[in-house]
Amino acid sequence: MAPPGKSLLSVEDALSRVLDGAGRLGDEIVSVYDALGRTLAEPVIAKRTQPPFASSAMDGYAVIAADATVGAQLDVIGEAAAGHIFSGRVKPGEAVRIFTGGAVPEGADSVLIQENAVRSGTRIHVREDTRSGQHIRAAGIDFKGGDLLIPAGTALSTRALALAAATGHLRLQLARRPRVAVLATGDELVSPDAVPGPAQITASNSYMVGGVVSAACGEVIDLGIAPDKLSDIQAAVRRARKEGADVLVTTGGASVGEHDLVQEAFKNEGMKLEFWRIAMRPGRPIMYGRIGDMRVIGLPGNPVSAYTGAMLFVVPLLRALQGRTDIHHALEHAVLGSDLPANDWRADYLRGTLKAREDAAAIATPFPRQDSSMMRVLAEAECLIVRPAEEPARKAGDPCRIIRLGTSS
Ligand SMILES: Nc1nc2c(c(=O)[nH]1)N[C@H]1C(S)=C(S)[C@@H](COP(=O)(O)OP(=O)(O)OC[C@H]3O[C@@H](n4cnc5c(N)ncnc54)[C@H](O)[C@@H]3O)O[C@H]1N2
Ligand code: MOO
Repeated sequence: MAPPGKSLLSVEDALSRVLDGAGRLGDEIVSVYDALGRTLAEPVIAKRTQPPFASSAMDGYAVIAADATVGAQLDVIGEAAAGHIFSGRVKPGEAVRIFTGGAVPEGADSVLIQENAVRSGTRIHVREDTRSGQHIRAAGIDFKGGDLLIPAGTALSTRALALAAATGHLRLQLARRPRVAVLATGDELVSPDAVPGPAQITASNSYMVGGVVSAACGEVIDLGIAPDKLSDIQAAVRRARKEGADVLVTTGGASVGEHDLVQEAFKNEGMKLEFWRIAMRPGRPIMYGRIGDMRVIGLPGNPVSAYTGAMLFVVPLLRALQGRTDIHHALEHAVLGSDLPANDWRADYLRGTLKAREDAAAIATPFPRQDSSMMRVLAEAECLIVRPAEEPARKAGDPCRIIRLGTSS
């Protein structure tokens, strides 16, 4: 007999169903100061050429290379500091004092660095030859007006923001942030500022899911905690819709026990179920569907299962809903730091540490205990080691694939 659930949906199939029809939700204009990590809806086209003029890369003297040879004496006829044009022309036997960023005056074709010149009064003595073009940045070497600098669908880095600003774009046309309602479910849950009673535990999943959502530039609507009661869960679903949520993410109540009511509550609110249960560990009882226009993702309650589900499904979905061109996590190469037994029929996402190795392949070592309730191991993890279903046993040193985890994940 096949193991129970062996026919479950693969992670890849589940993800393609979640992403089905997911595209940019709308646009808005945003200041570059608020645009970090957000996705461009319109490309950034250079309004200007950079640098706008040939400029000096060093402090020194603008000269004619053929003329400024070792031993030559040149008259310093003026100065071209950054922001100030020297409007004359450099002729043989002449030099113009120039500073980094200064516009190279007409006639000059090279910059003699000041370390290679001895100045006395208004003359310099040349101590080294220069080459034509040396220490000069030609106009437009960075970019030219009309160039496509950043394509639509790019998530903006701090460097991309500076590039946009450098060409006069202080307000950018961005994808609007998806609104994501986050709901914890469970009778046993109390908020972290309350003291748990007998059989109660502190609810923490929403902070993690909310963090994952914020890092993916979603807007979090915190729906708090609903007890294991259909009417409460359904009321929360209705609130999510009223608040205009594009996505509702729940944690808990996703499994098969009598108190696992999330699916029934979703169905009572009109959910069209796309799938429930995936061949992955942790995170098997993940469910996905739609209630009207709102996408609903029911994650399991175990913190590690909720996290893995949020990373694998919520993050790509939010990227797709912002029209990002790169929606998938990078699967980096690494080598295993310890042996692993053969995997079963569920794709496995092992929490691990990362250590640099001299030959550039990182060493990914799984924590010895992989229980899906263990938050401390999760917080200490630097990567998820991704093991395909049915992967044979592996030895330390064997190649593996990882999803790197950072401070914003
Ligand atoms: N008979 C079976 N039992 C279970 C199965 C199964 O297939 N058959 N699946 C197991 C798997 S796999 C998982 S994962 C869990 C997920 O179950 P639920 O989604 O129903 O999760 P809960 O029972 O509500 O909670 C599990 C665990 O997590 C704690 N929790 C819940 N919410 C939070 C929160 N917001 N913050 C922190 N911790 C939370 C909860 O107290 C439980 O300890 O089911 C297995 N069972
Ligand atoms: O899939 Mo559950 O997520 O094993 O712990």
